[in-house]
Amino acid sequence: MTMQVSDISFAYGSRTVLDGVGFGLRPGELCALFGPNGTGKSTLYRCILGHLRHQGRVMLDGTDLTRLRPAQVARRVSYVPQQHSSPFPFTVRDMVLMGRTPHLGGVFGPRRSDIEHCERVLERVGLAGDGDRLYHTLSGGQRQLTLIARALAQDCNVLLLDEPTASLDFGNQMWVWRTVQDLARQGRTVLVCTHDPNHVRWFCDRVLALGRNGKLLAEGAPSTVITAELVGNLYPGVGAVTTAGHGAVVPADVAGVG
Ligand SMILES: Nc1ncnc2c1ncn2[C@@H]1O[C@H](COP(=O)(O)OP(=O)(O)OP(=O)(O)O)[C@@H](O)[C@H]1O
Repeated sequence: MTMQVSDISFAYGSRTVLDGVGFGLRPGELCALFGPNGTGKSTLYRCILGHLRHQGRVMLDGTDLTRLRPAQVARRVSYVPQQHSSPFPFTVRDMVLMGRTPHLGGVFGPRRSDIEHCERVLERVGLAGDGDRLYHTLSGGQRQLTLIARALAQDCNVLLLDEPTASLDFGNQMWVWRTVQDLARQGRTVLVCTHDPNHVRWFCDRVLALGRNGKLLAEGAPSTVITAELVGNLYPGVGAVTTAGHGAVVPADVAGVG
């Protein structure tokens, strides 16, 4: 499924956050959204999903997203938010089963196949033994894994993930990146927001770099976009960085070249 985002602009009151952002996403591609804190990455996701009224258009396989009902969008696009707190005492299993909601017909509850699907997903994210626990009692990383499990259970062609590895340990970070890579290889369309330039370079096919002015600064292959120059411009406080050695972004003094 292709997604074409055209000329998105958005302001909170008089404060412009996004200014004419446009890009396309292709099936089979793992694309990163990269940029400093507060540049509007989460806002962009919320605009794409239609949660915020914005200027510009979002087309999904040629159909304007605003023409689709929420349930139709939810059958096509899964979203992993950066943060989520549940006002109700849902169990982990309930949370993951919510991912199946757009696929259920009428007033019927989850089928046996939906429940089995969710159990497999819980096992996949390493929460097989935690299904009966209350979501709000989980650790930050476990909550993040639950939201990822919900998106996997939703089983959509387009995945939008907002900093899905932010609270995860190293092993789970690598697992999430490998999983989203696999989903892209299976033909899904995946946009992942991350703050880690190395993860962009190691795992992604393409990157969109969002600047502090709410415009896209650069777009393309990670090795050509995530350069020492771009990282230095975005994060001047870091000082010089180098991308020498294993394609990693390293502070120049740590690498012994500064
Ligand atoms: N509901 C809101 N009302 C007013 N301003 C908001 C609101 N939500 C976000 N903002 C502001 O909009 C700007 C962009 O926020 P957003 O959360 O989209 O940034 P981000 O790039 O996702 O940041 P981070 O990397 O820190 O998660 C920030 O300055 C933020 O303070």
